[in-house]
Parts: sequence; structure tokens; C-alpha cells
Amino acid sequence: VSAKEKKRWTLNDFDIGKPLGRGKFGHVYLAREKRSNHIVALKVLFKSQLQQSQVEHQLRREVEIQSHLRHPNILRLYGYFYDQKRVYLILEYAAKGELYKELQKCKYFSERRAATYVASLARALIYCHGKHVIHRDIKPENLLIGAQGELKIADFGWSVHTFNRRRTMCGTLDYLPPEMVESVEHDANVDIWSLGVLCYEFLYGVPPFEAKEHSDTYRRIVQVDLKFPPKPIVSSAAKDLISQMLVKDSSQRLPLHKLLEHPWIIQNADPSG
Ligand SMILES: O=C(O)Cn1ncc2ncnc(NCCc3cnc(NC(=O)Nc4cccc(Cl)c4)s3)c21
Repeated sequence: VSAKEKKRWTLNDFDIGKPLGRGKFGHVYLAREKRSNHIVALKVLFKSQLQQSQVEHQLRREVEIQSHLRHPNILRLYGYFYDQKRVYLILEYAAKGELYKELQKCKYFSERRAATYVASLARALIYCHGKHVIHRDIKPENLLIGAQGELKIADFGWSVHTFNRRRTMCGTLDYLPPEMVESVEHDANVDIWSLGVLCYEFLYGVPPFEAKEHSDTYRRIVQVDLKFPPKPIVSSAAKDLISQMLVKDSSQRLPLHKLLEHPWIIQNADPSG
């Protein structure tokens, strides 16, 4: 890491702007670093809440993991600092905001938009897996959109090698692959499953195993109870790709580099991502 990034930041280094969103652990603000006029997003986390939820080690690991990741489809974490009560994450600003809000607005995406997003996520995950990092929490809430409409994976709060971690956070079960729901050893192929769930939700507007009760979602996941509704009309190439990703045996899931050669991706994804 270059010397300049070793700098000790303080809140005085920033002009704070409008709130961008609020998460479970704190708020995110638009901010400008005074010396460089560089626009960033500043996530403010309360130490008390981090201690209560015993996630400090997770946060430290996220900062450690993120400091080594550089990819156009991964939101940069430039650094962090803290004061008496709070921890501040200095993040790349994603000017077009949260993907899940865009998905809610459009209900579902066109095949071209969905394929473009899936291809850029696959490239980001190939990069992460090459660095032995599994994200483990690929879902619309963790995806942001950059100024040029490009997708950015954010919030590596769950990316580690630990297995058998129960989902203590209030996160949704929808994206969990069978091996995580059954909490057995898992590997980077968990991200292929979640990307398949995401591709389905981009095209249909709902995740594939959604059910009223957690127990029903759980059962539908472990049974891979995959159904394609008649509406909206989705190409058989898209269904073929999803069916090759949502496979119970993680070793049989379509590898990410093969995904990038799939006809549906070749025909629909915008190469610029
Ligand atoms: O999304 C919004 O609310 C609004 N928004 N809009 C634009 C925009 N541009 C950049 N960032 C935004 N939001 C922050 C995204 C994050 C990135 N990395 C994170 N990491 C994290 O929260 N880690 C973490 C927290 C608590 C405990 C633990 Cl263990 C880990 S959050 C933006």
C-alpha cells in the first residue's frame, strides 16, 4: 500500500454532505475529502452496536480483505478511522445508488441488462476467488450502481473463509445455497449459487425459492425446487444458465469462466459491463 494511504484520517479531513442511506449499524453520508476535493461515501458505525453484535472482528477482516481488492465492479474501501464512539469507513461513492431500489422500480430487468450485470459480477467474483476471497453475501442489497451504470459489489462484511457460521444477522435466507443452509463445509462455489439466484431475481423480480415462511424457503432451497413462471417471458437460454448454476452439488455448478462463455451471456451482455 502506498505511503499516502497509511495516512491517519480524521473527521476534519472531510466536508459531510447529504445522507445516502441508513443500514443496521449506521448511516452513510456523501462526503468530500477537503485537500483533494475527492467525493466519497462515509459509513458511520457505532462502536456500541458493533460490540453488541460481536462483529468487530468481521469488520476488521472486511477492511483487511478490501484493502487488497482492486476491481471496477468491486466498491473500493479506501480506509477507515475511528473516534471515541464511532468507526468510519471511507468508501468509493456509487453515484447511481442501490441496485435493489432500481429493481423495485423496474419490477424486473431486460435480458440485456440482467446479462450485463451477471457478466460483470462473474468477472468480479473470478477476481475475488483468484485471491481466495469468497463474498458469501451476493444479493441486491449489497450491489450498487456507479456513475456509468456499472455494477459494484459492496459490503464485504461477510466475505471470509469461516464456515458453519449461522446467519446470526437478520439477513434473508433466500440467497443461501444448500450447503450453507445445511451449514456444512462450503467453498467459492457458494457465490455461483447466489449469482444464479440473483440472475433469476433480475429476470423475474423475485428470488426463486421465496416462500412465506423461513421453513418453506429452507425446504425449497435444499430440494432445489426451481420453477420458472410463465410471466414475464424469459428466453430458454437464460433458464438454461440459471439451471446450471442452481445445482445442489456445489462441484457440479457451472464454473464462472464457463458462465462468461454461455450463449445467453454472449448474446445479451454488453461487453463494456
Ligand atoms: O448503500 C447505501 O446505503 C447508500 N449508498 N448510495 C451510494 C453509495 N455509495 C457508496 N456506498 C454506499 N453505501 C455503503 C455501502 C457499503 C460498502 N461497504 C460496507 N461495509 C459495511 O457496511 N461493513 C460492515 C458494517 C457493519 C458491520 C460489519 Cl461486520 C461490516 S457498506 C452508498
